[in-house]
Amino acid sequence: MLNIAGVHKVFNAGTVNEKIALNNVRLQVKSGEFITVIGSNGAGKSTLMNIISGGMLPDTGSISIDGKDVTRWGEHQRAGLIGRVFQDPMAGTAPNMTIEENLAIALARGEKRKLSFGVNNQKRELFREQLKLLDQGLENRLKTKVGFLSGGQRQALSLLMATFTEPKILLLDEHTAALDPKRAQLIVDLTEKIVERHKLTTIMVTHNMDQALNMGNRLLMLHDGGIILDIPDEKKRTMKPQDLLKAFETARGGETFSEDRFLLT
Ligand SMILES: Nc1ncnc2c1ncn2[C@@H]1O[C@H](COP(=O)(O)OP(=O)(O)OP(=O)(O)O)[C@@H](O)[C@H]1O
Repeated sequence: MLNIAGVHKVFNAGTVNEKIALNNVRLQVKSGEFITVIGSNGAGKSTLMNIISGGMLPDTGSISIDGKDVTRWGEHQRAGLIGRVFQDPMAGTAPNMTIEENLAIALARGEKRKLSFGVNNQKRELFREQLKLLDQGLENRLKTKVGFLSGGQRQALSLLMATFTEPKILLLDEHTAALDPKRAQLIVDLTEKIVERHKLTTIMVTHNMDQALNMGNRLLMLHDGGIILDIPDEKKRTMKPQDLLKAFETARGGETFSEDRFLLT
């Protein structure tokens, strides 16, 4: 359903700061797959997410979704196809607007004629019903400004907003990294519930090896702009973080994965 074919992205081409962020990346994602993505700093994870979302265009290569070539579509054109949650809980929601106003915007996303930002009782009922799934009591706080919510509550709301219209692809960009362990776990549980409920095709970047191994049904490791490991569900289930580090070393011909953020998780 998602096909990334030979995608190449270079920053500062032709200068001393030239950096190949994605090097001829090929990836086919089947409908309903839930892929976790790990990789060292600067491996190209965010660039890959940006290229899928349309926030960045590749230099060469193509992206297609359900057989439709979207390579040159901008982010707003892909908005109806893609939902995204960022690391920063502030990024996915509008703090000065109420919960119901935020949800109304999410509901209208991807519509060609965005005339339906208003909130009526019918929508309120839908919002309450959806918010109940988050188990945060937000269904009773529709008129609360989002800026007053905790980071975890905002991330839960972002997740709901990103999946409200059942996007073709859900992108999760280290969406639990800024939360304390308890709130992070809440978002992990919620993510699994929402993805399972809508059978969403999902790509989740994480720095947490346990999350990468325990969530989803396929694991990719990026390094130096390329996919160096593509681990299927059956194998992933048997692996521990140490096995993943070993697999990295083998793929890199003995190079060790020496990143503190990983070793601490
Ligand atoms: N706008 C940009 N201009 C120049 N270089 C960039 C730009 N964006 C990314 N890069 C470089 O491209 C490479 C890949 O960056 P990217 O942000 O995709 O890595 P990442 O895997 O997400 O890393 P991290 O885990 O540290 O967020 C890095 O070397 C980065 O410095």
